[in-house]
Amino acid sequence: MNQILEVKDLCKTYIVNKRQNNVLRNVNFNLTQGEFVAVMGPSGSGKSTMLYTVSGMDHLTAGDVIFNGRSIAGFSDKRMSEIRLNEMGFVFQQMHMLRNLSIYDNIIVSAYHSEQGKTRQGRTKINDYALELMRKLDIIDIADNDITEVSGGQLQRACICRALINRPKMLFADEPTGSLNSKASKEVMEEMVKLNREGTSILLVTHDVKVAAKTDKVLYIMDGNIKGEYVLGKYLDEAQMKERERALNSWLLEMGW
Ligand SMILES: Nc1ncnc2c1ncn2[C@@H]1O[C@H](COP(=O)(O)OP(=O)(O)OP(=O)(O)O)[C@@H](O)[C@H]1O
Repeated sequence: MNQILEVKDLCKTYIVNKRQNNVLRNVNFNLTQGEFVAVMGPSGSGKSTMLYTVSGMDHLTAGDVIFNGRSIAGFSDKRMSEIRLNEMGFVFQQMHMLRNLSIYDNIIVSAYHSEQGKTRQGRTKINDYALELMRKLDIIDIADNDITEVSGGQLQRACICRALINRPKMLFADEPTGSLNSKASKEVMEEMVKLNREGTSILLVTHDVKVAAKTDKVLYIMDGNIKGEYVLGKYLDEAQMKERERALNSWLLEMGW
């Protein structure tokens, strides 16, 4: 099977005030192309650090990360930012939208800096794709709105459009529903499930069992190490949710959640 992400003996140590904090200790896992994987675990266990390290936003201390067939461990910051721009998409709890731009402009701005954005023809394609994504995620009506003129759910769906504008091979999401109410959270998750069904691989950090229950597999991280994984299989429809949540909850309890 094709692995989009291979994480091998990944270690990450922060040194703060001369004190060493071994946040990730020999983390190993693979993510197969098209897989949707959630990362759960107690606060401070290293979930976000893992997401940032495997996506090259932060440097690893030891081990290796193979993304889309090549080791990114030794890549320069410049090479890594090109890979992030062209092959990875990011959705965060803090949405980091630019205040002086409309929703539409926020979605296209990074793509204008990509390879495709260098030509006029490329920029036309980006504009068309932004509209297509906005239609798909049902935010086309707010394209020209200011970011302060939309709901939290709409803003997060705009962030997903922004993350997808460069047609990434993989999406990294850190608590994408963390600041949303339950209705908006459900809408955002439905979009993520759809994207995954269309082939996007996703690695998502969450505290929310309802969110994790829609993914294929949950990794449980504790003290910087993966303590276990729970395979849920593909989420098909709402009718499965109660059973998936129940099963996941009882596994999480066993893990010490
Ligand atoms: N940039 C940094 N510099 C120094 N220490 C850091 C840095 N980022 C994270 N840490 C430390 O790494 C540890 C793990 O933090 P991390 O944010 O990865 O945990 P988490 O599991 O995502 O937590 P939460 O669920 O609360 O978001 C914590 O002890 C934190 O203080």
